[in-house]
Amino acid sequence: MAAARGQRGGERDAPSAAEVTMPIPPVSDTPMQRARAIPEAAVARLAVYLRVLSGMAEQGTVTLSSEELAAAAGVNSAKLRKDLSYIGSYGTRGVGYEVSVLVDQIERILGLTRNHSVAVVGIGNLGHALANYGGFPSRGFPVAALFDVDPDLVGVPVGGLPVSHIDDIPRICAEREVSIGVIATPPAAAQAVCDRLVAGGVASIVNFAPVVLQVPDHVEVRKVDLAVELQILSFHVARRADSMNVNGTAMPPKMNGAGVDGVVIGR
Ligand SMILES: NC(=O)c1ccc[n+]([C@@H]2O[C@H](COP(=O)([O-])OP(=O)(O)OC[C@H]3O[C@@H](n4cnc5c(N)ncnc54)[C@H](O)[C@@H]3O)[C@@H](O)[C@H]2O)c1
Repeated sequence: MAAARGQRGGERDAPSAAEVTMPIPPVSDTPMQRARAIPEAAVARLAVYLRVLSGMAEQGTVTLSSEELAAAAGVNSAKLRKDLSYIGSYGTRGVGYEVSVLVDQIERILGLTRNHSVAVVGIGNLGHALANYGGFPSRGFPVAALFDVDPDLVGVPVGGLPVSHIDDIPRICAEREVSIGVIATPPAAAQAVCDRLVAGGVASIVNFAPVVLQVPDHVEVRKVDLAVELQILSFHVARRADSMNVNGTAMPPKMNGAGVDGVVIGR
């Protein structure tokens, strides 16, 4: 069991909340000081910009304008410029942003200059999909361990990695320096799994199980709930239909792929 359970604001939902306005730090601040002042929703968009920029860098793009990057990321360019100002990146008039410089800056702010090993617990439908997904290692998140309680699964390789028993979570996570734990178990098992991960030194947890986890202060939990995203989409569809009924005209279309706060969903 986790010794000191605080809730540190409990779990943080994946991007959806309104942005908290924080002061834009002066350019002289360190990346760490800057990172503390960035609103949660902007952090999520920075990750989206990074994915877009990395793709562009692979295709040989050297510079690009804020409008081009904004369009590719599915946000408006004013929001993009504001987001990039949080990391002290203002671009050059007439030139735009240098792709490689921007990639470096965002990676530093997001703490991606080193790999973060991931453990997935609960290798059912979701756990199998996560373990087999090749996109994590290439973005700095190698999957280093898989755990389940089912004796039929223990020892079986999934995505090239054998599944270990949950009793070994603390030892294996410590040995393999796992820093992120992904919980994909039924809800009733999630808290005990979380406690084991914390005992193994894991301080960042992504929780797919529909349950609120209690964790010590130093542990960060992100809750992922696709149903919530679907409900948000449903809200927008209903609001658009409402507006059409009232005005007899459609609201202007939202940019493809942009969620409530401009965060791209499902890409
Ligand atoms: N957040 C989302 O958007 C989302 C989407 C799909 C599923 N889920 C949730 O993810 C979880 C997994 O869903 P699924 O469809 O993969 O379920 P599943 O039943 O296919 O798999 C669950 C796995 O957890 C294992 N397990 C059970 N108790 C365990 C324990 N104590 N320790 C370790 N492993 C244990 C089972 O053996 C099984 O392999 C559920 O809680 C589900 O509600 C969330």
